[in-house]
Amino acid sequence: MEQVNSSTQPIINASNVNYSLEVASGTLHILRDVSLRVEPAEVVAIVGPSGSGKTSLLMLLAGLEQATTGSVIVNGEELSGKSEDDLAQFRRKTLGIVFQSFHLIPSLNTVDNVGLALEIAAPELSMAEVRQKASEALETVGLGARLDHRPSALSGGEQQRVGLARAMIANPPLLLADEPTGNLDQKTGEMVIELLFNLARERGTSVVLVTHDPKLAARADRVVTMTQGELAEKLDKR
Ligand SMILES: Nc1ncnc2c1ncn2[C@@H]1O[C@H](COP(=O)(O)OP(=O)(O)OP(=O)(O)O)[C@@H](O)[C@H]1O
Repeated sequence: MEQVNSSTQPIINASNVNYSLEVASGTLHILRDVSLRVEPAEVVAIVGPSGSGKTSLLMLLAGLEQATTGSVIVNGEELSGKSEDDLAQFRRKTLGIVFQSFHLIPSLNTVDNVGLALEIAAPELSMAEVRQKASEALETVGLGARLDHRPSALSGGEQQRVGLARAMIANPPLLLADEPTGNLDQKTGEMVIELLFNLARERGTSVVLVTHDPKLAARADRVVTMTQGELAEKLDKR
């Protein structure tokens, strides 16, 4: 977890991306000619109205959906046209993802929720090593006293800190976060954001986050706005 991403190529280079879906009433154009470049260690916030396509863009960057046309290069890999197996492998080594609704496994305690992500990313590790590293990751997010708790026994803020430990445990070069504070009260949200930024800055992790929270967006290096499927630079603070 100590290693810092030292590559100089952009972590994300999406060019002229269109994403559309065929629905009963015709073609739904969700993203139109979207281009986005993100440098290593850069934090970019995507803001914009509900339904404008923010989550869809995140899904394309995660290789969970495929662009209809255009190129999506993440960590030097072109995602368009990759097989499901190759995409799964890409996700394991490149990405951490934090969701609004945490997506923890209810039957597993916190150590195993975090450990599972590491087990998948680094199958060569023994179970003892996985549990040790998961415990350390939970200590890093202030949950060293909650190792044996199941998600239902944790507050929302604690669950999101488990989500963060899980997303970061394999030290991915890129963290994607979809409304990471959307289900939290303001104070708890601020604490989670502080942690997310500290972890990312410490490790040189690039972050792309979708948010409705202006305070959170203001902390990013760069803010881009999605409007009806089109992306525009809002404010360049670099
Ligand atoms: N699988 C799908 N089938 C039909 N429509 C879809 C699908 N996925 C996305 N859409 C539509 O595409 C548009 C963009 O959705 P998306 O979730 O990316 O927006 P968003 O900006 O993230 O919205 P929010 O801020 O409300 O989460 C919306 O109109 C949505 O209804």
